[in-house]
Amino acid sequence: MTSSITEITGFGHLTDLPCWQLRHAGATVVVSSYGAHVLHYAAAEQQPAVLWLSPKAVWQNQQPIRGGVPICWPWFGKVDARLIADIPPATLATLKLPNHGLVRTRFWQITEQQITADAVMLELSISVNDLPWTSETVTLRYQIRLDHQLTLTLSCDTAIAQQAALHSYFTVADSRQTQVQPLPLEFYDKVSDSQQHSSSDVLHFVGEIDRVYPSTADSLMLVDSTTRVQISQQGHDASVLWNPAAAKAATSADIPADQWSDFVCVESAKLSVTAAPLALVQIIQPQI
Ligand SMILES: O=P(O)(O)OC[C@H]1O[C@H](O)[C@H](O)[C@@H](O)[C@@H]1O
Repeated sequence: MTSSITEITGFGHLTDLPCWQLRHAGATVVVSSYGAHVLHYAAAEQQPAVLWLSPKAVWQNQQPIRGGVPICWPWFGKVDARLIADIPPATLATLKLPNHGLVRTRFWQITEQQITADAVMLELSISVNDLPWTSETVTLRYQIRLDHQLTLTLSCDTAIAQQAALHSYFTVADSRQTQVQPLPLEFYDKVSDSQQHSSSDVLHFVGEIDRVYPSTADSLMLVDSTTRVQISQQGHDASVLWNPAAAKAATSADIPADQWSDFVCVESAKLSVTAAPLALVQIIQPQI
């Protein structure tokens, strides 16, 4: 079984993107040093891509890449008011605080690589010295381990207020026929901006779905007509489930009008803001 870690230039239509390719026992992962963004995962030779990458994804001009596994840190979505409560409004007005934080549009460094008989592992790191609520320089590490599954571990040893999410886009035959389970019955619905209750622990992606489920199980199953993927998680306190459906997708330049149903996002998130180190894990295991 050949295992390798190789520096490559470009992946798919992103021909000038600096990337690393990991191979192990027929499985392949491609990660960009821009955003430490996992772009591709196939679990074996001839197997389809587990992760969806938009054919309209771009990365120039500090654009976040649409698809794969974006890293959201140190906030999720719009910056959480609790994180910036102590910052004077005049200072805030001068800051650029993009959706999903700072690191999905910055370059990361390779800090470790390992090839063993059982797995390959690449670690990327980034140091950030412009967090609005601390003067500390904070280092974030991301380990990508490929064996019979893909294990993504995002960690920060500094005890600061921080949110994070591994915002994975999964390829499906049709999001409208896709379900994820088991999920808590209570959730926050971002579409209607309200708490909601469901009578079922199964989510069907019918219509626009943008939901934050607190305290989700350590293992979720994504099922559609062609795919079964086990998504395990650790260090999370929530999962975010997202598909924009047609109308919302039409407002995104990087989601083709006829491809919004080709993916669903199952995001492992840590959304509390008490000062603490971070260790957030998502394990992706397609059931071949
Ligand atoms: O367009 P982006 O900044 O990548 O965000 C894409 C989506 O991410 C998450 O799933 C959020 O819950 C959604 O509200 C958001 O629309």
